[in-house]
Amino acid sequence: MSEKRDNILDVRGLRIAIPGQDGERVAVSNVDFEVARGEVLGLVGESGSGKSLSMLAVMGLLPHNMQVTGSIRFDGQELLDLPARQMRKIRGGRIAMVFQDPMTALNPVLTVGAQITEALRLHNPSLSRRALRTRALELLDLVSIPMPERRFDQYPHEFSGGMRQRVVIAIAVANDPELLIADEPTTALDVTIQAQIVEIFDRLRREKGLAIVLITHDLGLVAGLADRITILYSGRIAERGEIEAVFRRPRHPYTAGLLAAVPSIDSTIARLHAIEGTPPSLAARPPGCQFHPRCAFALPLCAERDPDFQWFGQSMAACHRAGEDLPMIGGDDGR
Ligand SMILES: Nc1ncnc2c1ncn2[C@@H]1O[C@H](COP(=O)(O)OP(=O)(O)OP(=O)(O)O)[C@@H](O)[C@H]1O
Repeated sequence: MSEKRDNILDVRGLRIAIPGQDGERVAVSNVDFEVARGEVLGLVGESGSGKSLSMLAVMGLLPHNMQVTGSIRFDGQELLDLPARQMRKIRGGRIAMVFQDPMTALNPVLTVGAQITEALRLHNPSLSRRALRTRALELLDLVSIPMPERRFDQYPHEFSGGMRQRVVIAIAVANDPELLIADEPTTALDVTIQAQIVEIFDRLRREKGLAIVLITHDLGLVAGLADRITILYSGRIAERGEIEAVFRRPRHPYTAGLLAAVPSIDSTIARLHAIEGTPPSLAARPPGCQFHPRCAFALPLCAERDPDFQWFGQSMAACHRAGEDLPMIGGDDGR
C-alpha cells in the first residue's frame, strides 16, 4: 500500500465520536482506506461496524452532533474543510450514491425518463429537451435496460426490482461522477439479478474509470467485483489489502470467520457457521482487541493491549497473532 497510486479518495485516521451524557462514544476510530480511479474497494463488516458512518462522513452527511476528525481527501482536496455549499456541489455531481432500496430512491409518480432527464438537467441546464432525451436513452442502454425508448415513458412500478436498481444506477452516473458509493446495492435483489448489477458496476469502472466504494456484508459480492477490501470490526480496521491476498490468506481471525461463513459452491452443505457472539456496544467496549471476546485464538495479551497493524506486503491486519500460522480457514478445527 506504499506504492504511488492515483487515489480519487484517500481517508486517513478517520475518527467519528458521538457525544453523550456519560461522555463521548467513539463509533469509528483510526480508519484508513483509499480507492483509485477505476478501482473497486469493498468496505465490509457486520451491522454496526461503522461502514455507513464512514461513508456518510465522506459525503458530508453525518448528523451534526457527531464529531469527525482525520482527513478525507477527494481528488486531493480536503473534504472535512469544505464549506457546506461546495460539498453539496460535489455530492450528486462528482460523488454519487446508490442505496439498498431502489423503490425509495425513485419517485413513483414520475416516469423513469423524467427522473433521469431531471438528474441530467440539474447539472446541464443548457441542454435541449432532445439532447436530454438522447442522453437519458444512452444511460438506460449503459445499464442494460432493454428497449430504452419504450422504458423511458414507463413508471417505476412497471419495472422489476433489478430493473429499478439499474435505473437508480443510471441516475447516479448521469453526470459522470468520479466516485460511486454503493451501500448494500444488491441486498434487496435475488442472486441472478445481483450478478447482473455486478456486471454493470464492472463495466462502469472499466469503460468510465469510475471508482466505486462497495459497502456490504456480502463477501461473495466483494469477491466478484473488488480490487481491494477493508474489513471493519466495531469501528476499527481489522484487516485491509489486495482482495486476492486477503482472501487467499486472511490474517485476522475475524476475516477468516467471515470467509468461513460464505457458503462454498463445491459443498452440498453450505458452511454457514457465522461467527458466534455479537460485537461490543459502543458504551461497553472491552479493553484490548475489540474482537477478543469472540476470538477462538485470543491470548491473555489480546484482552490487555489493542494490537498494532502488521504488514504482509499486500495486506495488513490488526491482530497480535497475525503473523502466526493459525488453522483459520475452512477447518472445523479453526472455528
Ligand atoms: N445517529 C446515531 N446516533 C448514535 N449512534 C449511532 C448513530 N448512527 C450510528 N450509530 C452507531 O454507530 C455505530 C456504527 O454504525 P454504522 O451505521 O456506521 O454501522 P454499519 O456498519 O453501517 O451497520 P449496518 O450494516 O447495519 O448499516 C453503531 O454502533 C451504531 O449504533
